[in-house]
Amino acid sequence: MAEAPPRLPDGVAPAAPILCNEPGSFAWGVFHDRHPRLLEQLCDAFPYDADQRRALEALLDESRTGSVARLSPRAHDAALWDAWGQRNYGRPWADVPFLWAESYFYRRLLDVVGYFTPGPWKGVDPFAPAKAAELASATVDDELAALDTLPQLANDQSREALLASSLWGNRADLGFQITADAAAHDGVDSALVADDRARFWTHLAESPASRVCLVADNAGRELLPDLVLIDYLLQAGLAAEVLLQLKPHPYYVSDATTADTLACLRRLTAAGGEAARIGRRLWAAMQESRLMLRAHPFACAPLPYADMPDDLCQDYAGSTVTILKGDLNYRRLVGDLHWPAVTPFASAVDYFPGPVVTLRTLKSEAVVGLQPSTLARLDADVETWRTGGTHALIQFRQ
Ligand SMILES: O=P(O)(O)OC[C@H]1O[C@](O)(CO)[C@@H](O)[C@@H]1O
Repeated sequence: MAEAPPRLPDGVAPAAPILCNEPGSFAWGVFHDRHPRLLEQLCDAFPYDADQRRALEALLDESRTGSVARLSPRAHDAALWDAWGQRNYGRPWADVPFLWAESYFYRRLLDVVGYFTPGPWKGVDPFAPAKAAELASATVDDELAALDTLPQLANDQSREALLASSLWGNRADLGFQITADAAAHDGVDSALVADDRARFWTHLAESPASRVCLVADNAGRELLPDLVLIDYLLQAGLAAEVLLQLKPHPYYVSDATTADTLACLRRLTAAGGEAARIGRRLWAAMQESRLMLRAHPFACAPLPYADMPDDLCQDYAGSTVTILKGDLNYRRLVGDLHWPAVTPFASAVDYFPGPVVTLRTLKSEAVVGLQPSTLARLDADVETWRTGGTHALIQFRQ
């Protein structure tokens, strides 16, 4: 399945997949700069034994200079990964698509630390310490306290504030922060490079309230504002029910699992004030099945959404809109290809089975849907606009 030519509408030229074989490229840096630091952080956070540390080192070496080895045939998901990666095993990591390679790196990492193996490390999330520290932080206290101003805002002010929080919450991504320049986060002139929010709100307002699907990205400081947005959609009658899609296991450092979602709900309810009211409403919405969780294996697949299985296709086709959060979901939506950035968004996502809106801060190279003038200005003014997390987009297709 991997590397099947992307399905493109008439008139849209195929673009090549992004690989990680070009020294100095963003994708190359993920394997050569970010992953070594990530593994150092893990070894600081856990007393892994010598075998585990050797295996981590071996994974790093293999992924930087070696060929892609298969999962053990005893792995519970060996058959899935055989299907997802048959063209890639035995090839140099650098020559397989970046989207596939980065995802497989996280799957192999879980193997090395024993996450799936019967034994004492089974089920121990290697990213839990970082996620827990973020959730307990004073920054989160402040962000939750700020919710107390919400009831004083007019409806259109609240909805814009909540959409913006969910969008920019995507910048608080623990994996990205491993190598992101702190200066790139603070005090910069953050900007939207595409902004379809008016069309998104109009679509929601004009659709009979039914199901909205939100495909989550990171836990903690991103998932909290996502949950607040979900509460708003339910309260405002813009959604009768919400399907929240999560990861079935730890992934890309801070991606949200069910356990992370429950931790966020508890954080909200324990905060007092408006945050607690929101948390209690969401708790009740879950009990009444108006907020439903899903953790489909495809959420951690190394593939573009164009290859989604039928049951997910039905989820999206049956929703008023699917809200796709974050950079990786965007890469999967458009196929992580070297698109000309002015390719119309609607053409690139033509295959998607229902209305879709993407809320993403830009942390990697793939992008479509820009106006030529916007692209020219960004290329002239900001060297790292595609990858620095300083820019964001809201793109909608009905
Ligand atoms: O959490 P997000 O927004 O999906 O970001 C994940 C992104 O982080 C990276 O792992 C490194 O920036 C990208 O390769 C990936 O797309």
